[in-house]
Amino acid sequence: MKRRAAAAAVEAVRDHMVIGLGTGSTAAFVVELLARRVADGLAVSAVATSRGTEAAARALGIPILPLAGLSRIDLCIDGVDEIDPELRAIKGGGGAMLIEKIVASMAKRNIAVADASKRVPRLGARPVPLEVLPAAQAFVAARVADLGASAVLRGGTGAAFVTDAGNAILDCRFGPIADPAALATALSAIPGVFGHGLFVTEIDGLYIADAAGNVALETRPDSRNCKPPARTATQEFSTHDR
Ligand SMILES: O=C[C@H](O)[C@H](O)[C@H](O)COP(=O)(O)O
Repeated sequence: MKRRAAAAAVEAVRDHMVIGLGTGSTAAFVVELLARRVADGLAVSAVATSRGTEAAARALGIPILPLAGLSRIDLCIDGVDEIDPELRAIKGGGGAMLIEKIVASMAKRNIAVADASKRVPRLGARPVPLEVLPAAQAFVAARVADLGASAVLRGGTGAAFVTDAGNAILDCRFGPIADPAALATALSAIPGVFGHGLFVTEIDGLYIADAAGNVALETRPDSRNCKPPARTATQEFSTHDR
């Protein structure tokens, strides 16, 4: 399912685009399938959202640009941990959401790829990850408790998880999130929080695959960058023969 969703998104890539490459097991299929197209002559360059993705992309022959030199790219393709019908998502299961959000925000179009298990009616079944300054972890955890959630340091019982930027992750379990935009604003306002895994407005479109092999494209009508399809906001098509 992840591979089929990734394949549908990679078909949208055109010559001379700069592509944002996400992180995680679904994004790994994007890297693999994009690399095949590059080997077949597609002329693109890419920016990676994590060291792991960068290493995989380089190993497969995708030209990689440094993030620090970019302010605008054409298309970002990335996975999600949860996504609701309004294409709001929780990301960061792999701890990459800070860079992922930067790359998603610089993209003219940001496309999510997911298998059907990622669909939720309401966000919050999974914790929302926060990337925090390690020295601020207790302070941030206390502020998160004020917002009604418990915060757990990722990897805290062993070696703490360290992000690519050298920070810690607090996984914050809010339960069902009634107002993701309000929560995103509150989390961003806590000193010591560099970023969080709530993606409220960043996702323009979603390729979601079901167990039968169908991939549906959904677009957010109020998306910044993605015009809805002419006929309908949801198109069903099969990738069986691709
Ligand atoms: O930090 C990790 C990213 O946000 C991933 O895109 C997300 O966790 C989804 O990963 P996967 O495709 O492995 O389920």
